[in-house]
Amino acid sequence: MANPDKPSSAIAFVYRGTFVHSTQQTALQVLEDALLGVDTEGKIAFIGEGKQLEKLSKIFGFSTSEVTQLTEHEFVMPGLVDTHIHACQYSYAGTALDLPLLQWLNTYTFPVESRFKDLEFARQVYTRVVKRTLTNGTTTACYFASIHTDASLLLGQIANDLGQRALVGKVCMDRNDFVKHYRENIQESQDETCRFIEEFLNKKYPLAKPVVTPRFAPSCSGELLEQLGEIAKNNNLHIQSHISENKEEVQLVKELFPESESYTDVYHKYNLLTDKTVMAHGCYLSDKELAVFRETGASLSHCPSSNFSLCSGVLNVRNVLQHKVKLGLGTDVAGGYSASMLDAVRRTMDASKVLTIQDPEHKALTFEEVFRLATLGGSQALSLDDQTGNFEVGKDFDALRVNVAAPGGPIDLIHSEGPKTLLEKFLNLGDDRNIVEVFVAGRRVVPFIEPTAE
Ligand SMILES: O=c1[nH]c(=O)c2nc[nH]c2[nH]1
Ligand SMILES: [Zn+2]
Repeated sequence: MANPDKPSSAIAFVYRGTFVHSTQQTALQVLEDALLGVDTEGKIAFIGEGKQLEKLSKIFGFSTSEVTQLTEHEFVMPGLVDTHIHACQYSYAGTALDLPLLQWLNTYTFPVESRFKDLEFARQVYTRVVKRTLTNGTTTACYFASIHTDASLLLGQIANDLGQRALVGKVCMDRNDFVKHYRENIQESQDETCRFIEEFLNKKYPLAKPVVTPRFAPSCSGELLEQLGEIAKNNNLHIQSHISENKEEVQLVKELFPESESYTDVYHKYNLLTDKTVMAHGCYLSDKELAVFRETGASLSHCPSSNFSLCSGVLNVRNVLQHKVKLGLGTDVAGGYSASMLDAVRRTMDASKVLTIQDPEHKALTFEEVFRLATLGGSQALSLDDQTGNFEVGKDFDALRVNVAAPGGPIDLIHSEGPKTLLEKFLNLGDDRNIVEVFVAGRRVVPFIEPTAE
């Protein structure tokens, strides 16, 4: 796996030990006693076998004494990709889980999101959510902010400053009959989206990008959806929204958009389904709608914690994958109560097992498959898999150094375990205490770069 070509950048650091990651062909590939070198651009320069140390050190010009050796219970894995998280809802995460979606939005979500007009409040919450997700191993996050442009720009700046790879959306919504002070008119929504994109792109952040973000069809007029489709196309941008999360919502979309054949058709008609689109949920999509996702290259973000908490539904991930639709996992804070992608992994396993309980013919997802969805699958869902998602030479080094036996951590290792079992234990039992270091594009971002850890 070593790149035999002459390296173009110097080596910044090299790790030796166990690496686990996914490829298109294999849900879990374990590389024992491997060597992985990262160059000064933050890219993976080589992956080779430990026994090739001398040779690799000559080719890539690093000193063998500078190699960091992982310990027996440690491994390095790709960073976790959260394909759907509402940064402003982090302020009430862990509460307000007693209503179904539409009532939940009107009662809890919109009143809280309206507070993000206050930049100081936004700064506090956004700093905390970026730090919390980073310490829990989220190297890439696809964020919804609120309707407020300046606060949404601030989220991009905070993610950039703390070193997280981020897609950030200023929420667009010109329909809201319940919390009238939390909506825009169509002109504002368009103008502010354009300002958001322009100011965001002018910052030239290396790892943060703006996303066109219609909240969901019920809170947008057809005219606004059409404008947003145009804006995304003209600027070649990512798009994110919600689809088919709950039955009442699906019925509402039928009533609001009677001319459309399906919920998917609403977005498709307004050019909002592209290979840079990620739609959260999709619990009630028909096979015909999944075929449209496949054709357009749009992806789904599976958010099982939120689907359980708001009693929305259970997505059949196996069926989505059989339709060859790209799929990643999302925490969907605060419909999902946990900002940790490890929770999304566990709830994904649970949701799959619920389907098997209901139908023994259903083949439950394996932990290896769910591991792939949380890493490579997420990067594919966000169309970032040319840069991140696994340990291919040339990709950015986005990675977690995991110590399954971290002192004071949540895991008791009774037996001597192989790497596959160590990964399984970490996914099922681990938490941030096991995540010793986090790297994004080769830069160590956890422990935090600046001394302001709260
Ligand atoms: O889980 C969800 N969270 C939200 O904030 C939201 N808005 C529309 N649809 C939504 N679903
Ligand atoms: Zn959501």
